[in-house]
Formats: sequence, C-alpha cells, structure tokens
Amino acid sequence: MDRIRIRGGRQLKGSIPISGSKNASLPLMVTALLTDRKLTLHNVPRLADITTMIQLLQQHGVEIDAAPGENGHSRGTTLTLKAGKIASTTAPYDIVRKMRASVLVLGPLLAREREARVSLPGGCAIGARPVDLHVAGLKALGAEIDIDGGYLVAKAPKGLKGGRYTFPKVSVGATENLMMAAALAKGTTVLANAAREPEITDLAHCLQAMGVSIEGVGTETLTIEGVETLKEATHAVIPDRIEIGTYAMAVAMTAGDVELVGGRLDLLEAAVQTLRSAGVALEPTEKGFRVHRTNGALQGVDVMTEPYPGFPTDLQAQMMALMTRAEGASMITETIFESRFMHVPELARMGANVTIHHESALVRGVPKLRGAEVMATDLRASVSLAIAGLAAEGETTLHRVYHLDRGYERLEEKLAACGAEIERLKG
Ligand SMILES: CC(=O)N[C@H]1[C@@H](OP(=O)(O)OP(=O)(O)OC[C@H]2O[C@@H](n3ccc(=O)[nH]c3=O)[C@H](O)[C@@H]2O)O[C@H](CO)[C@@H](O)[C@@H]1O
Ligand SMILES: C=C(OP(=O)(O)O)C(=O)O
Repeated sequence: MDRIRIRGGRQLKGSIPISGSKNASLPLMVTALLTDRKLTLHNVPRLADITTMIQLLQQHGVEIDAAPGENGHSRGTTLTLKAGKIASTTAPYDIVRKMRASVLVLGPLLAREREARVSLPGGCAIGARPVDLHVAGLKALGAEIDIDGGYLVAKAPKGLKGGRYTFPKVSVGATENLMMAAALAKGTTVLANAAREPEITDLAHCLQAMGVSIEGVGTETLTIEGVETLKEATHAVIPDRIEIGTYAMAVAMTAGDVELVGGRLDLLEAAVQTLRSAGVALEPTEKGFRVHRTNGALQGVDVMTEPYPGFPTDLQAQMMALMTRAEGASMITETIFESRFMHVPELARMGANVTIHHESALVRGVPKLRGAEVMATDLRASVSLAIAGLAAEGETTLHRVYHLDRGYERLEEKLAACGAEIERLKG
C-alpha cells in the first residue's frame, strides 16, 4: 500500500490548479443511464472514485471513452458516455462497497428499465449512512422496493409517475437520485427540502441541457417535468469546492502565499467567511484567487457543519487541522455525520490538543506539531493529516493513502510544485 511522506516546515508559494469536482462528476456520469444519446462531460478529475464509477457504468452497458481535456479544460479528462442499451440492472456489492455514490444508479435504472437491483452500501468510517430517504422518495414516485440478500430490489412495472416528496432531512445523494428518476417519470415531480449544494445545481444544469425542465434550481424546492426521451448534451463539471477549501487551508497552515487557479470563492462562502475570521486573506484574481495570512498568527474560530450554504462537513477535518495551530480555542461541531472525528486521535499523535464532547470538538491551539506515523481513516481525514504534516516539525508518514486517492488529483505534485517536501512511497 502506498504511503505519503512529508517533511514539514516549508511555506507553500506559487500556484495550484483546481480540478473538476468529484462529487459533481459522479452523479453527472450516472445521468448517462437515462438515455441512449451521447453525453459529453468536460473537466472530470482523474480519481479512483471516477474509475470505480466508470467500472460500474460499463457493467450496466454504458460505452465510455476518456480523452485528455480540450482547451479550457486542459488538465481534466473529457468523458463521452453512451448507454445505447442497458446490459444489466444490477449494481453488484463488489463495486458498491468501494463507493457509496454507486447507489445513485437506483433512480435512473428504475426510471428507464422499470427495475433495478442495487447492493445496499452499508456504513462507513464517518457514520451509518442509511439510504432510507432514497427509497422513500422513489416510493413516492410509484416504485416498489424490498430488501433481499443485501440488495435493494426495486420495480416500477408501469413506469415511474411524478409525485411530491418532502425530504424529512436534507440529503445530497437522495436529492440527486430523485432528480434523475423524475427526469423520466411521467408528469411533474416536486421535491421539497431538497439539498442546495453546488453539485445539485450542476446536475440540474446538465439535466436541463439534456432537455428536462427544472424550476427552482438553487432553492430548496425543485419542480421537475418528466420527459419521454433525453437529448444529446455536453456539460463542463464545476471546480471542486472541497479541493479549493482544502488547499486554501493548507496554504494558511504554512503561512504561505498561493494562487488557486480556477478556484471560485462563490462556491464556498461559509468557509471563506470562517477563514477570513481566522486571519486568512482570500482575494479574487483574474484566474481564481490568492490565499495568504492577513498578518501573523491564525485566530481560533468556531465552526458548525451544516447543509449548503453552511460550512461543509467535507472541510471539517481540514479546518480542525488548521485550528490546531491557531491562537486560542476553536469549537468545531459536526452535525451531518455521527462519527466524523476519526482524525482526532491521529492529530493528537502529532501533538494537537483536541477534546471531543459529543458532536463538538474543542481544539486548543498549540505552539507546534511534531511529525509522526499516522493512519488515514477516510478521505477528508487523510488530507487533514497531510495539512498537519506540512506544518509539523520533522517527518510525517501517512498510511492508507488509498483514501486520499479517492478525492485528490495529483496531491503530491500540486503541493511539491509550491515547495512542499512531499513524496509518495510506493508499495
Ligand atoms: C459523493 C458525494 O457527493 N458525497 C457527499 C454527499 O454524501 P451523501 O449524499 O451520502 O450525504 P447525504 O447528504 O445524503 O447525508 C446527509 C445526512 O443524511 C443522512 N441520510 C442520508 C440519506 C438517507 O437516505 N438517509 C439518511 O439518514 C446521512 O447519514 C447523513 O447523516 O453529501 C455529504 C454531505 O454534504 C458529503 O459529505 C459527501 O461528500
Ligand atoms: C464523504 C465523501 O465522499 P463519499 O460520500 O463518497 O463517502 C467525501 O467526498 O468527503
């Protein structure tokens, strides 16, 4: 298994290109299941999760070509996807267990083929993560769904019908599943208390380009008019707001000065506000924005994760790493996932002072961190340890890098280009 070794203490200086969004790309790729027409996606990042989604879609019968990005999308990949025929309506355990977003095929398969068998994803390090809202929403569109042998077995013998569904809790994945299903359902679907994340808006824009009428994009009520067939379309994936926030925090951690090229402040306003209160300057430039410290030390700030437009849970671990070196204390409250503090004991191994009380962690800034051997438990936990390693005295070795490879494209390369001493140890 690969490891990453970091020698801390270098200030990051230069520029970092921002990749396309992982969490936008995954549902966008799944929309290809809705139609036999070609879908072209620009700016798709090269990541393990994208490879897993390609494997899943290929076994459903989607033909996929990947090519280096064209002008304006020079770093990412351009994917063309065409689902002439659906070869299988089963999403097998072996693929779903690798990536929970696999469950997004449930709605589209059901809408197009009137049946689907999708492995239940099970829990993961950050929480139990049930899929009850995906199921309840699809039932509201007329699906019959049972659980058999660890699989969701879904049928809609007469096809899905538009309906109204109010999410009892905001769910990104369930909103995406329902939006895609509603695109081919007969009549109008109203989704209330829907998620408003930029990835949802990106999915809505792509579905609109495919000929689906969607009202209320960017709000908590989406009204979707189902169509019989979708059109060929081309769509460019939005920049990855979590990658943007992660690098902004890494730069702040090292008191560096970096331009995030392709970075968009409007995608993460809550995190931008929090960083500014902590003493980090984020200034728009022609190509993105510049990050540096306003003057001197970081200040402790309180953070609570919330659905968009609140502070994203996917930046909580990175923000905690940053706060370990701030002056004063910071209270970090995680409201989305019940066990997303797995990075705390690892940060403590590097000298961080963090105490957990139920869903909150009290971080008291320390004058220095020391490098250590640390273990990644999930994607964002792993990058938080890398951020801590960049500012720690001595050497940090990060184990279980496969978590990091799910969501960060060329991380070592991007950081090394800004002066970090970082290398991947193979095998
Ligand atoms: C691939 C992808 O885009 N992943 C993101 C997506 O995950 P994902 O779509 O899985 O997250 P959700 O928004 O669905 O989850 C939010 C909360 O709702 C709960 N829940 C969800 C569905 C359900 O049927 N029942 C239920 O109880 C979850 O356990 C969690 O506590 O949004 C999360 C919240 O912003 C992010 O952290 C993930 O990075
Ligand atoms: C939690 C994440 O991804 P997933 O939902 O695929 O586990 C993430 O991107 O931080």
